[in-house]
Amino acid sequence: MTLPKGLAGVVVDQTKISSTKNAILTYAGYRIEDLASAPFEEVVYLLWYGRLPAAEDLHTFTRTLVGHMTLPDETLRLMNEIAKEPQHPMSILRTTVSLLGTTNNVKRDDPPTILGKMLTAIAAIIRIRDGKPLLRAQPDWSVAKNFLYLFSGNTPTDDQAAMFNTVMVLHAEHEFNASTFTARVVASTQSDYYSCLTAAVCALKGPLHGGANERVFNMLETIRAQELAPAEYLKQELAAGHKVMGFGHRIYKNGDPRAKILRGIAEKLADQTGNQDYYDLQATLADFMLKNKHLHPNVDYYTALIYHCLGLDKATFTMLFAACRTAGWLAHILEQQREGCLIRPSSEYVGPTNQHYLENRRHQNDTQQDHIQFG
Ligand SMILES: CC(=O)SCCNC(=O)CCNC(=O)[C@H](O)C(C)(C)COP(=O)(O)OP(=O)(O)OC[C@H]1O[C@@H](n2cnc3c(N)ncnc32)[C@H](O)[C@@H]1OP(=O)(O)O
Ligand SMILES: O=C([O-])CC(=O)C(=O)O
Repeated sequence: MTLPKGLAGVVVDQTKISSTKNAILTYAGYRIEDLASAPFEEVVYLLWYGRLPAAEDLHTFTRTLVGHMTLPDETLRLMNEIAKEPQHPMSILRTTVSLLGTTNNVKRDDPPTILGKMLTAIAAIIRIRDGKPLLRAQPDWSVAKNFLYLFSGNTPTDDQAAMFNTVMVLHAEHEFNASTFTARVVASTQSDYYSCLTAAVCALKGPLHGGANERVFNMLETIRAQELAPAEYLKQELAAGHKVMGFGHRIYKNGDPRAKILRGIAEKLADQTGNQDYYDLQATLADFMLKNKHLHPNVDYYTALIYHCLGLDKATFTMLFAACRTAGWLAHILEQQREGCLIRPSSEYVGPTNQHYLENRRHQNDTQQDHIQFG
């Protein structure tokens, strides 16, 4: 029996949350291109409840989410210790999400509370690492504007808040990707929200998934710092059998619809912040990869430059992905809880059969004796 590698193309369950069918990304039936400028809160509501909120409900939901963008003092005290450790921010986040599940009342925290805490915790990790004071969410601002403010310390303009809102919407959800599927497996055992989210963060951290955005920026910095010719660099990487970070996708073989939108944002922000050289380099690399490998940029490619333009250290890029994706992870945990069925697939055993323990053990002992005597 030939099995699909890495479950590629295998439909493991049904979902009403999002679809990538025919390489068209929809959240609850709405195309991502249409949702890109919708408020993040409205998209979260759509993902969790399967419908758009009435204006009144959206207002209340937004105020609720923003109201939860705070952390208990005890959590912050412990986070201060954890975030000072010299380890990767995604490792700090992994420990922090686990901490959120121990210092708070795990059973009482509902999805809006958890999303608010996750955003606040991620902003706090960034600030603590930079040795900067923590800030308070502004009750009248949107979630995107608040989050941007909490980690950057700058009051975003309307234009900046709108661009960042789009980035959050585009990262919010992507059906059965590796981290979401991980969260669903944990949820299927009837474990708690924070355990599901901790596991999801662990899966997102890897360079083949969310961890690619940091590596994309590494590549850009290397090429510029060493004044390498972009085509030569890529030829060498490919000849060495290395994956070029930010390119390729399990589902989208002809381009990731999110990357197209993100490219425009990256270009605009690069222009506003004096990072045109990085944008030009990205465009050159993308042209080469398309012409020579038929590989398109994925969601992590232009995001790397966007986050750099926002003043972030590259090691924190994947945490921003985690912040936005918490919305989708929670939607899937809720759906999995409703489903109520344990995820436990089967495997095909391909190891040796009919082994005889006592005979083999005796044989091993004899061989060992021979070695001792003659070796
Ligand atoms: C949010 C996200 O998770 S988006 C993805 C983020 N990850 C990255 O950017 C890491 C770089 N990309 C990759 O490693 C891959 O494209 C993945 C893991 C995303 C998708 O992998 P798969 O669907 O398994 O594609 P697969 O690995 O089968 O690729 C098909 C062919 O394209 C090649 N290929 C795919 N992506 C790349 C890449 N980025 N660089 C070089 N070659 C690549 C593979 O080597 C393979 O070639 P082969 O047929 O000669 O062996
Ligand atoms: O779907 C995937 O495999 C990865 C991805 O793009 C995402 O999680 O946004």
